[in-house]
Amino acid sequence: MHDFAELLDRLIYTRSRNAKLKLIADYLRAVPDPDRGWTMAALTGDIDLKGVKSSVIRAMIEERVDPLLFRMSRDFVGDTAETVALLWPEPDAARAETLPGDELRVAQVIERLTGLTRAQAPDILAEMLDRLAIEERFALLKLATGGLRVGVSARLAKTALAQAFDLDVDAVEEVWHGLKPPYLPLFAWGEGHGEQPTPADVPVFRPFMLAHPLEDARVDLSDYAAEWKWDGIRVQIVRVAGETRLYSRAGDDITGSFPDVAEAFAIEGVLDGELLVRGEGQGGALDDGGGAASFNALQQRLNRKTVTARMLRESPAFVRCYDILFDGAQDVRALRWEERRVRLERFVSRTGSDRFDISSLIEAADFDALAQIREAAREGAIEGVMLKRRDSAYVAGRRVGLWYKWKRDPLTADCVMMYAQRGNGRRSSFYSDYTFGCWTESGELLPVGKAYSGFTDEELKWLDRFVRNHTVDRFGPVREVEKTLVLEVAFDSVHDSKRHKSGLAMRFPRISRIRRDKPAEEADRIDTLRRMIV
Ligand SMILES: Nc1ncnc2c1ncn2[C@@H]1O[C@H](COP(=O)(O)OP(=O)(O)OP(=O)(O)O)[C@@H](O)[C@H]1O
Repeated sequence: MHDFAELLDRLIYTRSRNAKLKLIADYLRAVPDPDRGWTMAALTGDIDLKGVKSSVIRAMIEERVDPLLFRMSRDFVGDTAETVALLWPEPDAARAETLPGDELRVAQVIERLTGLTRAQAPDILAEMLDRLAIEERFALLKLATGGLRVGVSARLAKTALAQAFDLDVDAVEEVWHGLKPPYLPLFAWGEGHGEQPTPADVPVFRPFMLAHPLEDARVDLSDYAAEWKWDGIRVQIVRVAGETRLYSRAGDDITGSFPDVAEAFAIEGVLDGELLVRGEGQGGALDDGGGAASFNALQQRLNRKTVTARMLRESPAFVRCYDILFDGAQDVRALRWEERRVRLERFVSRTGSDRFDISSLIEAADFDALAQIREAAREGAIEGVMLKRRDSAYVAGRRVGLWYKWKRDPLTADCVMMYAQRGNGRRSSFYSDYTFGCWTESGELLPVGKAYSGFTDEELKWLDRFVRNHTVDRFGPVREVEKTLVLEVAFDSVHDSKRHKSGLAMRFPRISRIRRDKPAEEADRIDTLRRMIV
């Protein structure tokens, strides 16, 4: 555990991406299997550490640490895991006798934590804490409480691994999903005494091609094809050796939530597209391939572990396909977009199922005409326009100049601030999360959303002061404020929701302006928002 604890400690105090990469790469070269593989699993979040509940930690503390001392120190240290690590007493001689003498390795620690039940947790954690030095205890408790929080993303960890062994990061990404921790074949390949692991006979995820925002740029439509940006969820459909799997944007396997789509996909290959549901009464709203319901309808299906027969009947899912990565067993990612598009059309028509259609191309004479078409599109399932370079290969990640997303201008409404809460982390001393409302017909203010972004640091200070000086009541951490401040809120769409008393909720709300000039009575009415539902 020593090297692992030292790595975490250094990562916490390192800001620079390059320095982080080097720390992890050096570690991976120096530490043997299977420890380095388990460390990668911890850094990438590839293991299911359930997270030991704080009640378990509290019970352990009561047995071994003075509770009063713990409470005082916790306020000072600010982190439960760190406080326990600091205060954990050395085992007494009798206890020390019962402990195994050998060093506890990170692989053992993680393996034991992944199988941990609630009842076993206090004894097993106490035994491990007794065997570790102080910095290592901190590392153990971070693992046990389910979050390393050392500022390393899965992608950064994989990039470090690629650098450590001089591999291509996208190749690492690709084999990664076919392997399980501690990824022994991957390290063997990296060190040159093993073949590149092949994902050919398992339906694995391939990293998605992503887009840059278009911002104020213009493109020439003879170089770029335009498509609608559908407001669903990104999906990769993979079929190999008679097995179909669906993967989300993050590479999670979501086949279980969409069995209707998976069952309908019977041809070998890998497609990229947007998962949508057909909403009631929305069929035919668009003239290409039938209508799609807005994101809200899709969300009903997204978060369910088990899908009921009723959901399958009322909200059938389908995929609007926009790219092809494998045509049968043939990898077509290196082909130009135009050629892939021809293959895609052929592939989709061969599926013979209405669960798959093609994201049609937008015909526009030139860029200005496209801009007009984009502004006029108000269908719920359309979020804007995508622009794709006609001659580009399918490459993982975000590359300048290949794919652009050009979202529709956001909607805005003038709302009145109602409640405020403190933020997290750097913002924990500021009232930075605001709930705001709009007026009903009868002059009552009802909440319609909550936002905590869109303002500058200066504005945040101003808003924080406003909250503190205009508090009328407090409920735990929440302050109710005088209903006088108008906030202009930008949002992507609005939909029916039970979350707020107003019956409405906004998608991606952010504060676009503080309207000190506008009297609260003149803020928008709920009816006005309701009319924006598509
Ligand atoms: N026709 C389309 N072609 C490509 N992507 C599309 C299309 N329609 C909708 N999308 C969605 O747009 C996203 C493109 O933006 P980006 O690559 O930046 O991903 P993102 O980070 O998920 O973006 P966002 O949150 O803006 O949708 C894709 O991930 C995909 O889900």
